[in-house]
Amino acid sequence: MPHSSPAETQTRWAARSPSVIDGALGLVVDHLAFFPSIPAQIRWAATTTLLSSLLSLVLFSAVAAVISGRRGRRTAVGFFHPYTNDGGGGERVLWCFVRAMQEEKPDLDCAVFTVDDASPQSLAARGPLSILLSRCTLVYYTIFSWLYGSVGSCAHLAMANSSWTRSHIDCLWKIPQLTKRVHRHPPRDTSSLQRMLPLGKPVRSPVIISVAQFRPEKAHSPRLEAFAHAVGILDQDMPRPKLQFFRGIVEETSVVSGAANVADFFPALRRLGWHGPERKLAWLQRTRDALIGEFIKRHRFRRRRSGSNGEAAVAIGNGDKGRATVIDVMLSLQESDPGTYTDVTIKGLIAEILAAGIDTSAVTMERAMCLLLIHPEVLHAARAELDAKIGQGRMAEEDIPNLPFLNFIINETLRLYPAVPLLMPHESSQDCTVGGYDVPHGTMLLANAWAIHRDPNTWDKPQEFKPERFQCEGGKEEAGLRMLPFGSGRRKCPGESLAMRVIGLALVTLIHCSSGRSFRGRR
Ligand code: HEM
Repeated sequence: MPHSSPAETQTRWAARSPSVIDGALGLVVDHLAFFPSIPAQIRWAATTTLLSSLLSLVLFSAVAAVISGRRGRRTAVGFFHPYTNDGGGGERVLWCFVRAMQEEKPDLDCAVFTVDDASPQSLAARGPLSILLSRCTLVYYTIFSWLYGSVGSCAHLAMANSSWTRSHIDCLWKIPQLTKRVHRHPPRDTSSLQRMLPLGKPVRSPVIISVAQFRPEKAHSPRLEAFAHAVGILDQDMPRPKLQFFRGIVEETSVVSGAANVADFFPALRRLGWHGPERKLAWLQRTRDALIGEFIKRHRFRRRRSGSNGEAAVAIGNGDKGRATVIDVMLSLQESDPGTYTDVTIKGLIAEILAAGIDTSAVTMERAMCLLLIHPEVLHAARAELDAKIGQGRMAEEDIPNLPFLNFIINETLRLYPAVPLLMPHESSQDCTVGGYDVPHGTMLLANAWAIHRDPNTWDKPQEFKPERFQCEGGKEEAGLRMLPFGSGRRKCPGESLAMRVIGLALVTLIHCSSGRSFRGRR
């Protein structure tokens, strides 16, 4: 066999195949060509064998690495749960489940995919303490679902706003023929539902437990529409069913926010999962926000439908021309200044008015009326003032400031029964000394308005109801810090003048209507 020179071999290889592998083979063969004693075919075979062995080795190592990597890899399970902060049943089931899986299969990685601001630490802290507790929770849920199903199965009508809700109602309540689906988004069609309402038939004592699913923050509009329709078709002489909803939230909020939180005294309890009233408060706040959001949506929808804008739109209340609601006013301000009056701001303002203004004003009216009824001479004097300054059959808001005695009555009521007896908790911003007591920075401070208003050192006969004392003392302003039913300083109640007007208006109406009968000595 003739020996070929390196140059010849190179040319032959290059002519045969221009690929990279061929090029590499050609290079090796070129080097082997320096051993002219070895025949070219043997050199070629040896080279091919060597390179293919090397290639197989590389491939084998790669496959082995992938297989061993897969073997060593931990299995992961993902949970898709959009909101983990809701604190509702769904979230609790999720935590129980995650915890139970971690206990049973420690090698399993659990990943929770959520869109809220939860961190891995906060998520981990929310799980139940142990597998035992998880099981207890599951038992609790089993019993709860059974009870929930038994109560639900008695419903005359159930309505669901999603297929998910419908299927869970079907599964637990087992009344598919009585379960109706309504659309979640406007325009909602509740007509089929309204035709179905069994309350149209004479029922002796209609009781509406709920016409929505048991989480009240959801789907208020259809619920309220259905309720309004139900009430509308009842006979006049039937007892009126009540849907106590917002009022319930306000009341519950004031009870829960006033309750002591054990975790404030034993912070370690937080680490053990104890959050006391915080979760309840968060839930109440979300419920309230959802309801106010719904009010805003409805007002906006009405305004758009009536085609009003700007100033004119203010005059559109609940269909009442000339009577704008606070939300109407705010929505019209939003049109002119959207940056300031965002939906969140409007919601916050409405929530403040409702939460801070309802109970305080209502309780003061109630007490003022009670005091008037057990002090007929004061009621008589109040009526004489009204007759002299306003007369019967007329009452305008502007008249309130011109009724000094009426304002004395309200002030004296607030003195004896301040609606917020300990004001709101404040915190000292620096070390200070008050009345000889050292108050360190960061101390929670409660001002006892009740005790201040009844201090015998500063008030004459403090336990007695004497509205005229404010006349002698030059009104509430002159009483200074002896009289602080609305607090003092820059965190003073901003609703004071509104409250005085609203309470005044209500009292004037009640005094006008009262028969003048004395309730003295009766409880
Ligand atoms: C008789 C009726 C009312 C009474 C006795 C009352 C009393 C109070 C008191 C004692 C405070 C705490 C002040 C402080 O921290 O020193 C307060 C705060 C507040 N009140 Fe009133 N209030 C009444 C009506 C209203 C009304 C009708 C509104 C709203 C329309 C309202 C809105 C507020 C708000 C928003 C705060 C919080 C102020 C802040 O923290 O800066 N209040 N109120």
